[in-house]
Amino acid sequence: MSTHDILHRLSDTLASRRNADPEKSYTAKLFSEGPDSILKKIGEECAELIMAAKDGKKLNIVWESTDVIYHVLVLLAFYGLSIEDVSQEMRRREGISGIDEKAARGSK
Ligand SMILES: N=c1c2ncn([C@@H]3O[C@H](COP(=O)(O)OP(=O)(O)OP(=O)(O)O)[C@@H](O)[C@H]3O)c2ncn1[C@@H]1O[C@H](COP(=O)(O)O)[C@@H](O)[C@H]1O
Repeated sequence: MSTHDILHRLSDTLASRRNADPEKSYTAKLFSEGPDSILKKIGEECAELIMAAKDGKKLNIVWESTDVIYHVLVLLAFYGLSIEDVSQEMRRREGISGIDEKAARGSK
């Protein structure tokens, strides 16, 4: 399965958890708790990713990155968005250097 496929499948699964039982689905539990709870988890997972990166342990960096990405996908789903919306924005930015984009911003 390609990266594209797994991200889309996961996005679809998360969207399908909208009306699921919070006792049976961790995603549904986060949805039921609301955005503050999802944001708190994103903050925690980002902090864990930073610590893993500081330790330089590749496997831990992969684990923590996966946690961050999963929780960001949950946040997107909470707002009726998905990886497709992020993918569209990535496509829009493709080929535009961050250095050039920042310089263009400064001249406005
Ligand atoms: N990719 C994930 C995924 N990554 C991380 N997690 C959960 O995110 C939580 C991370 O929290 P922590 O590591 O901080 O663990 P914790 O301290 O027990 O968590 P809290 O009690 O503090 O919330 C754990 O419960 C993990 O199991 C995930 N839960 C679900 N998925 C995917 O989402 C799908 C739907 O999951 P459900 O909604 O649970 O059916 C699954 O099939 C998976 O594909």
